[in-house]
Amino acid sequence: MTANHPGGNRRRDEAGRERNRSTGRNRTAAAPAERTRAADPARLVAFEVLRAVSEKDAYANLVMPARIRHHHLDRRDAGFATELAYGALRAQGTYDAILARCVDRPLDELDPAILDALRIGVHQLVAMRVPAHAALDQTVGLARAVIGAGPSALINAVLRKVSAKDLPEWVAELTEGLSDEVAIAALEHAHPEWIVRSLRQALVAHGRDISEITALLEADNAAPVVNLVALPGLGNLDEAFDAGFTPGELVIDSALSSGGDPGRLSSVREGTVRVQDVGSQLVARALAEAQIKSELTQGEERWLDLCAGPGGKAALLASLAAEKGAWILANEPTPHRAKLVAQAMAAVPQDTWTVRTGDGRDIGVDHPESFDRILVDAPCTGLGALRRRPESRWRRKLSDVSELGPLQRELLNSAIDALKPGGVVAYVTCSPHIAETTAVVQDAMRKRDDLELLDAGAALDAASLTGNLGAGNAGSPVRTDQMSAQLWPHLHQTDAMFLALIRKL
Ligand SMILES: C[S@@+](CC[C@H](N)C(=O)[O-])C[C@H]1O[C@@H](n2cnc3c(N)ncnc32)[C@H](O)[C@@H]1O
Repeated sequence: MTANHPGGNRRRDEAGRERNRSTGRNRTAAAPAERTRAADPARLVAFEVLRAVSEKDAYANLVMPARIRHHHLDRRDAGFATELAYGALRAQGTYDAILARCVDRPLDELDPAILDALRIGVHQLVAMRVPAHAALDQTVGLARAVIGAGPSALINAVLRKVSAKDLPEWVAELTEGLSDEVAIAALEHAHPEWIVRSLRQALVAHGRDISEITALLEADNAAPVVNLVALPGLGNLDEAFDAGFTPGELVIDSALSSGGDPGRLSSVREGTVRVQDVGSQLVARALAEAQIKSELTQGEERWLDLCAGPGGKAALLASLAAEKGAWILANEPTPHRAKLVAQAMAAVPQDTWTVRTGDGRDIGVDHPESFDRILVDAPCTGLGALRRRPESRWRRKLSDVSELGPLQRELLNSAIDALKPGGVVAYVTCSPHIAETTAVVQDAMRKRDDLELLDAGAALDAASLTGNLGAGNAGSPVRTDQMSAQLWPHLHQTDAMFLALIRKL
């Protein structure tokens, strides 16, 4: 059994940083009361992010930039704070299992602020190159400064116990006696068991080998690469390349970077270049190029993005539509998200798009047989984007899958009603869970006899630069009827986007 480092990024060399910051005294021997009393700003930012996530259900990736700005962190400290917070959040389940062995009471009886401080301490000890004395000293100092002097002895004692073993030793201890592969993988790779089970099912359903689960779980724990898209006909990537981005190899007009702040690029601020996962770019382009039966649809093309907020795919689709002389309606029910959609599309000529603020389930009745190409980027659990949302795996519940099912089905049915004969609907999720993907598509196909599935894998290949993504399902011995496609973080370095293309006869 190999133990991964959940959320850890071992390339950073924090040892030098800690040397620069320390007084040079060996602090391991010092009593907690003599240790650091001030909070290191980078650790304070990480702690504040964990507190916002646990207390206010905040999204770490939205809170982090604001806290970094508030504390005026430089680039290096911002990187440290991000790695610390995101790593501690991603691996929370495994870290809590470790802590449960080191605390003399149930974790839910601890003050939640103390628990968050401990999680930050554990991540430094087992997954970052922070020397144990610095991790202990700084975490106790943080707790003393922001929680109070009382808990520092407890935190010190618990983290000392944690530091007695490295991560592989802890995982070996936690998994000792377990025989269930799912339970073991869940602890080794810091995912809830129900998500490990769902991802295994999804791999098998798409004809992949179940052993890929290890690579998939590891990909979820890696820091994601920033992906950019230059809106066709509007943006170019020269400035991004000058800033160190490299050309994306899977899709045209994309660029990648594992560091750096895309917000510093003027093209990003202007909105002609946008941050967007390559998987999202591929599914949008696959829909734009899908084979509609134009002899049936006739005339200038009308496109619809049924679930458009916050507007990432709408912006790319709108610029593709503008290039083809088509028009697009972007629909989003939540008013503030509908505003974000309009902002996202602002760089695209305004006579080519309209935003509708409304429930997508009404579109089929309001606009029957009206659109040539429709994107249903359905609300989903987001299990395919766990890399980007460090806390989400612990917040999501299995019941979310069944709760979303009826809405996903109603949106797809509404889209099919709104589709012209000869037109194509792309049903997309950023979750590979089969209850949200193939099951929804199968139900829609069963309801009507005027639909056909197009080969979504071939459509993705045609939209890609490689022409051979291997995302298709058509050759799968398990589900030859499906014709759907599934992208994977461990294979394509994209979010796990699902795509089915349905054409109306
Ligand atoms: C997966 S997100 C779409 C992401 C978007 N396509 C993008 O690329 O930026 C799903 C969206 O569906 C919206 N939604 C939720 N209920 C809806 C409904 N009844 N009709 C239409 N959209 C809905 C959510 O507000 C959310 O913005």
